[in-house]
Amino acid sequence: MSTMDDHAQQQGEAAGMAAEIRERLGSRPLVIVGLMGAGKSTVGKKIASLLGLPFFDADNEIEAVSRMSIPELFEAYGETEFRDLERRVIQRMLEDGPMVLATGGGAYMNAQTREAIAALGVSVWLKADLDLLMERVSRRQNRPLLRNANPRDVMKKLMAERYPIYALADLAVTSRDEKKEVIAQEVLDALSGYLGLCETDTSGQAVTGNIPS
Ligand SMILES: Nc1ncnc2c1ncn2[C@@H]1O[C@H](COP(=O)(O)OP(=O)(O)OP(=O)(O)O)[C@@H](O)[C@H]1O
Ligand SMILES: O=C(O)C1=C[C@@H](O)[C@@H](O)[C@H](O)C1
Ligand SMILES: [Mg+2]
Repeated sequence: MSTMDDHAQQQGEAAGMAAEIRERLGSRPLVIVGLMGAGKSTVGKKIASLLGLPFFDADNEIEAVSRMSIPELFEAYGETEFRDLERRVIQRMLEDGPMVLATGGGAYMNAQTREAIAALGVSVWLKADLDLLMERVSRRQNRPLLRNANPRDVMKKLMAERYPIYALADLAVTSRDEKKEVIAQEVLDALSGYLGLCETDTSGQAVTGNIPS
């Protein structure tokens, strides 16, 4: 077979796999959780385009409904009020049907938000190590929790507090120094295994991205 035929076949298989995943997800959004800088927005957008689903970012949605930025919300109302607004916005988005939804880093720590995600969606934790997170968050100054003399220590503390909770998500995929396309494909492989579309190994990881015919 020619390279062009190979390419067309791969494209066809990818489209078929996306359609199967969409069908098995039904109305459940794919919800991405994890720390600031893990790649939830970047990888989430890529996953959405591979699946042919809309992408939404809960932080952006909160900013749109409140007409304030996240740092302004923290400043004006404090973290507790912010979490409550975040919970309400995410609850509404979860009821909006199929989509890829990137949540804010702290959203999954709220028990009610977590329960709503478990009831209405399929969750995936994008897990990353400290060095990668610090390198990636250093590019922007829009994270109120890291506006601190020692953001690395804050991030370390957040990892200790949050990783056992993020681990409750349906799936975990390691976000590494790899192209977003590679991480997005690994999420799709893990999701295929979770949805029963391909074989998984004893730890629940997909052993192949192929859907049995
Ligand atoms: N696979 C990747 N390769 C290279 N850069 C990446 C990759 N994934 C994310 N980035 C970059 O890392 C930074 C953080 O990524 P992103 O904004 O997607 O993280 P996030 O998890 O959504 O963070 P937050 O919780 O703060 O919204 C961005 O500058 C993004 O461009
Ligand atoms: O990790 C967190 O608690 C946060 C992450 C961001 O996405 C924002 O939701 C906000 O800065 C809080
Ligand atoms: Mg983001």
